[in-house]
Amino acid sequence: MKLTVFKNEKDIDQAAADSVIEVIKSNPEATIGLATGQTPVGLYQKLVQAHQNGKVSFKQVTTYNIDEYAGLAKDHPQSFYDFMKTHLFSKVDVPEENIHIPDGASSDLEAEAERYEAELEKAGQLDVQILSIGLNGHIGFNEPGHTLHAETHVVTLTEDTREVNSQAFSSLEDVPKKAITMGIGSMMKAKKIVFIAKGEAKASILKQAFKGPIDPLVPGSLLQLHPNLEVYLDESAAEYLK
Ligand SMILES: N[C@@H]1[C@@H](O)[C@H](O)[C@@H](COP(=O)(O)O)O[C@@H]1O
Repeated sequence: MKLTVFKNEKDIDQAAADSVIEVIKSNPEATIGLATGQTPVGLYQKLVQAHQNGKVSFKQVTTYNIDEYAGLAKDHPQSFYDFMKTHLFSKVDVPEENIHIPDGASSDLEAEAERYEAELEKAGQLDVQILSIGLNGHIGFNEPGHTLHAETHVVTLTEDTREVNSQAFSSLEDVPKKAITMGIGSMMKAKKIVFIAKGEAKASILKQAFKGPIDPLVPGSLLQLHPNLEVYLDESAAEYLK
C-alpha cells in the first residue's frame, strides 16, 4: 500500500486525479470504476479541469459505477447516476453508451445484479478503481457483516448508513432500504485502486481498515490485500496511521 498524506484537500484531489489521468494517458481506452459520496467530488472536479484544459479525453474511456440505490431511476435527483452526471459525466466527453451503472429502478434487482456482474466480467480487469470508505467501514455498499460477497449483489443498507446518507434526502424515510453494489471481489480485481479519505471523522475507521486485522466487520480492511493500492489522505484522516 502506498500511503500519501497531504496538508491540503486540493492537493489530495490533484494527486488522486493525476493518478487516474496517468492511467488514461497510457491507455485512452481505459476502464474506470467510479464511486460516489462527498469524498471524490474534488477528484472529479480535477478530472473535469484537466479535460477542459485539453489534458485528457474520456472519449474512449468506459466507466463502471460501484453502486446504486434500489428504487431510484437514473433521473431521480438522489440517484448515484444523477450524482455522477452532475459531477463528471455532463462535464467531460465520455460517451453515454460507455457509462455503466446498476439500474436501481429494475423490477428484478437480483437479475439486475447478475446482469451487472456479467458486464463487469466481460470488461475484465478494470484499469483503475476509485474508492472511499463509509464511516462504518463499508466499501461501495458492502456493509459490515459476518460474511462478504465477492460479486455484485443486492444489499440491505444498515440503519447507520441510511442515517449518514440521509443528508442528501429530504428525510430519513426517503432513503432507500436497499441498494445494488459491486462485491468486494469485483472491486479488488482492478489493476490499481485509488483510495481517498478526508477528515477526522474517518480517522478511526481508517486505522481499523489499514492497521487492523482483515475482518468482514470492517469491509475496507480487505483492501490491504490489494497489490496496487494507493491511499490519499489528509492529516486528520491519517491521524492514527502516521
Ligand atoms: N456508497 C457510498 C460509498 O461508496 C462512499 O464511499 C461512502 C462515503 O461517502 P462520503 O465520501 O460522503 O463520506 O458513502 C456511500 O454510501
